[in-house]
Amino acid sequence: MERVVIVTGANSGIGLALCERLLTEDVQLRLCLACRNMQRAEAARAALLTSHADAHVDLLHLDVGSMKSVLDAAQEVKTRYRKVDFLYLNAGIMPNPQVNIGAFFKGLLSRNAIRMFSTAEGLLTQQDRLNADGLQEVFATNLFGHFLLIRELEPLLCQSSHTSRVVWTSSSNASHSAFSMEDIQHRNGTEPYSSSKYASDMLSVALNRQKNSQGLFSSVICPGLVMTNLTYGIVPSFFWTLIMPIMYLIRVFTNTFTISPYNGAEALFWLFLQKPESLDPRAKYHSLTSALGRNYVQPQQMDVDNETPEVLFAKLLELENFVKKKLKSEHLDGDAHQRKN
Ligand SMILES: NC(=O)C1=CN([C@@H]2O[C@H](COP(=O)(O)OP(=O)(O)OC[C@H]3O[C@@H](n4cnc5c(N)ncnc54)[C@H](OP(=O)(O)O)[C@@H]3O)[C@@H](O)[C@H]2O)C=CC1
Ligand SMILES: CC(C)CCC[C@@H](C)[C@H]1CC[C@H]2C3=C(CC[C@]12C)[C@@]1(C)CCC(=O)C[C@@H]1CC3
Repeated sequence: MERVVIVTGANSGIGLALCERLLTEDVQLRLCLACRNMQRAEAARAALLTSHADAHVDLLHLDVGSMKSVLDAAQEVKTRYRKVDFLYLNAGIMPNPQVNIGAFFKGLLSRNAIRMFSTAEGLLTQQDRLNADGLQEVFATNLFGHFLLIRELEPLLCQSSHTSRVVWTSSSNASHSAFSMEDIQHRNGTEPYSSSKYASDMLSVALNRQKNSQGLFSSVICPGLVMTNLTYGIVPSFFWTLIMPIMYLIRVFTNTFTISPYNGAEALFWLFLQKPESLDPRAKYHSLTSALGRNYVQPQQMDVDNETPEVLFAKLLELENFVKKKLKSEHLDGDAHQRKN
């Protein structure tokens, strides 16, 4: 039977590069591009079909930052497919990023310069906002919408007869210190991106603990520093072009500057080829590119303890209940309002 692969945020950057690589590997796949903007999704589909004319590429409307959209999209998936083999949780945002120039120059002269280039630790802050569901937008998009999607698709992902995989596009910028269990949405800080990515690392560990026995396996990757719309939001593309020789020079010292979306998708693609039982549930798989341009994947243990992932999982379940109740009552209010008029 053909394998069903869903990729969120598939219309650009690392997600689109992954789709291209997956179809090159297996043109028989049923590949589903889950995107919030259908025009961009159509364009991505057309681009994929140019190089893989016989491919089966479906489109799914999914705004992973809107809980109603996630529930509707999951319903649609359940009517279209009988199983999901791979669910790539790749959509992500970093709104209003600010680079701390002072910290950058200080870091440049320190012993931690290489680490700073690979993790951006202490360099980046963002300004987040509330979305229409009353959730912090970065948390909702990068983590909670994906959590809800997994929960809704459990009947297709947790089947004892075969294994399914979820793969999180996390980041080396995920940071324990940016995350607080008392403020999982990061309402009060200035590093919502680091916090959401650290939460996804923990959630993956919790999912493995709870769902491996039901045939669901979760993995985490970091694509390295890649030139995409996300990074063009941090520093304009013309500036990246100007400093590209410096970027290639830095690559000699840190192989985390993967730069192209194709290279960045290496770990996502590599995981597609692995047997889930052979993977380490506590590892983050890094896409790396050597100074000579060779792509490879290296696992690194995540900074996650044994208990905290379960606490986060329980908190997310609580929030799921709350959000679903709220959506239901809004729906009933809407119906009552319509009957009145
Ligand atoms: N670039 C980098 O250096 C790194 C990126 N990452 C992660 O890689 C992932 C992919 O990002 P990247 O390719 O770089 O950047 P892009 O901005 O090119 O891709 C992000 C994708 O996510 C989609 N997306 C954003 N918000 C939503 C939403 N609410 N619902 C559905 N789709 C959404 C975007 O759609 P649209 O076109 O409509 O905006 C786009 O397709 C992200 O999770 C990011 O955090 C991690 C480490 C480094
Ligand atoms: C001379 C140049 C290379 C100067 C660039 C400085 C910074 C803008 C970048 C240094 C490390 C980068 C980095 C990211 C963004 C751009 C930097 C801060 C990310 C945070 C992008 C998104 C991620 O998920 C991880 C990246 C880590 C490294």
